[in-house]
Amino acid sequence: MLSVSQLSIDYGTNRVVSELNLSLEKSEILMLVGPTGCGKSTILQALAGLIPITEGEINLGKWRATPKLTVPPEKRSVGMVFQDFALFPHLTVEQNICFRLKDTAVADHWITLLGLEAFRNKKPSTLSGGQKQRVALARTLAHQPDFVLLDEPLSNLDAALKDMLRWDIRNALKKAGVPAIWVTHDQEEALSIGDRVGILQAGKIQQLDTPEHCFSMPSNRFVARFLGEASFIQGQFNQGIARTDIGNVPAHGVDCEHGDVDVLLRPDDVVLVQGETGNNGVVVWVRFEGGSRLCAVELDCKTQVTSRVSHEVVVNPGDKVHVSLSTSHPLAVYKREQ
Ligand SMILES: Nc1ncnc2c1ncn2[C@@H]1O[C@H](COP(=O)(O)OP(=O)(O)OP(=O)(O)O)[C@@H](O)[C@H]1O
Repeated sequence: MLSVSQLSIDYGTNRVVSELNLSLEKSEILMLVGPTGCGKSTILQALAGLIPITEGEINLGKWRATPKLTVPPEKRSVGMVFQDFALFPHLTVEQNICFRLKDTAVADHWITLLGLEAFRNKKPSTLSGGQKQRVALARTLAHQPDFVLLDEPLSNLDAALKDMLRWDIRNALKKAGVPAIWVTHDQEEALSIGDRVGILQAGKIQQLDTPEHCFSMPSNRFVARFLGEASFIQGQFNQGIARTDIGNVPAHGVDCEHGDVDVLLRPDDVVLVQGETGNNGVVVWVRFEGGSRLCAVELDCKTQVTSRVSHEVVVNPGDKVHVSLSTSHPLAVYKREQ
């Protein structure tokens, strides 16, 4: 098990990671997300032993690193996958994967599993970005690391390729049975691929939990907004029910037990209906998403909420609509901001 406790990292006098605590079970994939410059890559580099740590401890059982007790990268049994693939251009796919490998039979296993058989004797320059990343992953896993760090492995690839490859990478990591920390800029990727998600802001973990919990019960408004479309409506919260101008819903207090609150609304919690009477809002903007449309509605009470409707529903800015809340799951509520 990889465990990190009270890890802080400074660049000079600048603290970029503060008091990070996490532990990874066998086969667990932790997705690390956060705004640019929040310290994601710095954490990976510290875990790999590429930069010194200022405080705390990284412990894999086999080794333990502290500010005074350094463990070089080659002794950490860590596999790294980067966005730029880092393959040797003069070696073939097979030679890249087998580089410094004692047991080349393991390489065959990953060549087959990652669909690289046909490219075995090709040089990296003749491969697509997605194929190169498969080679990089096969090389990493063939070395049987104790944990894997992935730094935006899909960021150089186009959207269609990303979607397939992220699942192939996840499946390969699960087959290898190694824990992994995967840094991404893509919130959707984090929520769909991760067993757990860690959301960082300015070097501090804001929440580390299952994707479902982070999305539906964010620890604060920053996490709520970072993980997806979020709007807030004022309400009164009492005995597990939040009462708002557009309906009463089951609710859970994140930072309060009752009183004046802001209720977190995801677009799927808000039902939008076009009708002649009973309208309570005006459509401000509409974004076509393919199978659906995301609509922002300014309510009569002057709050703006978003709702997702089927692509078959044609809505236009300026349309008068009726919106209400419909959820059976509790919505997150936060103490009202003054
Ligand atoms: N070698 C360095 N020397 C000094 N400061 C650095 C160094 N590397 C990174 N930083 C700073 O540390 C902070 C964290 O950087 P880091 O690259 O870890 O962020 P990140 O979350 O990975 O960002 P991005 O999403 O843009 O890749 C930033 O403010 C960055 O400017």
